[in-house]
Amino acid sequence: MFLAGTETSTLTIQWAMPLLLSHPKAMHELRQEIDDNVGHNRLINDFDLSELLYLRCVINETLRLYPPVPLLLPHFSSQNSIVVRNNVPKGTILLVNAWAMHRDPKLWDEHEPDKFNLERFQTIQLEKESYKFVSFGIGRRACPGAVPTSYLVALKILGGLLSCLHVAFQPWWGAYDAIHDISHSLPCGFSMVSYG
Ligand code: HEM
Repeated sequence: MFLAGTETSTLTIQWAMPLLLSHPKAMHELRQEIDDNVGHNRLINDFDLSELLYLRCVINETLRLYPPVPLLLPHFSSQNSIVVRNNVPKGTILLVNAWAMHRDPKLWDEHEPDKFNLERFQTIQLEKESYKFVSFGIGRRACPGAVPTSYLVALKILGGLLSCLHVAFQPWWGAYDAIHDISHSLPCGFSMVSYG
């Protein structure tokens, strides 16, 4: 429970930060949203989260591109089943490739499913399209931390981090732009290096 809750949330934030650094427009919008809703004199708290819709899109798009559990957990069929017109005999170990589903051009943007695009989650109707966004699994064995714990943990830590940086380093926001200048040409995974 401890590992399931901490490692996953940490990984999400570790991917979200370099993605934001490589997408300064998104970083700017997010800062603006936090400025507008939280201001500069306090940290984000639980009550702010329902207002921070852009932050939610950032987390969802990060989880889509980099699901912390890319093959979910192995599932074992206790009886003969049919999954999407496929026969799954009793005793089969089934792995779900969330990584591939999240980047499937048929499910997402036909041309650029690998692109960090926050508009996807601004328009998506998750209650109808939840089958294609499976970072927490689906069904009886889905992540019990998904709603609300882990989701809010990830939201809160990222929001808190940004807000904290904002309060403490207000005069230094220019550093973000400098970091972006250094890192924008590097693949996403590497941009963290120049930040550290
Ligand atoms: C970003 C955060 C998290 C992500 C992406 C995540 C993802 C997942 C995934 C994919 C599974 C397997 C689901 C399946 O195979 O169908 C899972 C299971 C599980 N998760 Fe999470 N998780 C997160 C946070 C948490 C938190 C905060 C907790 C607890 C406080 C937690 C506790 C568990 C437990 C106990 C299971 C096993 C459930 C079972 O087998 O019935 N997770 N999680």
